Amino acid sequence: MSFNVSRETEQRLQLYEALIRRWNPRINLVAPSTLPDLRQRHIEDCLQIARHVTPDDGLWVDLGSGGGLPGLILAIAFADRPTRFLMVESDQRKAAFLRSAIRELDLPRSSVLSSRIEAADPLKAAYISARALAPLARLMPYLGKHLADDGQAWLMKGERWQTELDEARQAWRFALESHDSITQPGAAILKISEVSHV
Ligand SMILES: C[S@@+](CC[C@H](N)C(=O)[O-])C[C@H]1O[C@@H](n2cnc3c(N)ncnc32)[C@H](O)[C@@H]1O
Repeated sequence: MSFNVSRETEQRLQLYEALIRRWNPRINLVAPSTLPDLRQRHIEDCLQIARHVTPDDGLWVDLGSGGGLPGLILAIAFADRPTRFLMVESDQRKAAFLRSAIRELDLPRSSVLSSRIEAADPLKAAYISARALAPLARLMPYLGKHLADDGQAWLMKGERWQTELDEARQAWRFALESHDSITQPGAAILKISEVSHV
């Protein structure tokens, strides 16, 4: 399964793959066991978000970006859009990778905030994404703090996503749109908006 992309996007994705393979022995950006299947397991997985949204000129914040998943992949997919991308990553070595990758990939509208999400001032993001960061109930306070009033979050969730939703709904109200993952059976991509406390 692969997403149709332009030649320029494909070139950037291939360079991104090469950068991950070069840095991964020093910093665990992805689990080494997943490296042989990097394209499908991580890149195509993240590209799924681009099937559902075309961002405008707002700020897109990727929380706990790690090796740039999905933030950097989306910054590549939407390099021709006016959207600004901010990867929030507390691990200094991973933040250094992200800065280096942004330079090499020539993504001038992307930047890195190497801080804990909790320590950042409200970011008023039009879009937020997160993958493999925390259960939904722990992500909701981040959305409450950093999402603009009319913003939308795109969260990549594993097989437990329905249980996570039930837990999150005990303390939060929000609008939900769910999309089945094409790359991981049972997983889902959740679009969350209109976030408020119960
Ligand atoms: C399991 S990794 C997932 C990375 C990436 N999103 C992915 O899908 O491969 C979680 C990442 O979030 C970062 N992280 C965890 N808690 C954080 C926090 N409170 N603030 C900022 N970054 C955080 C970690 O350093 C780590 O790189």
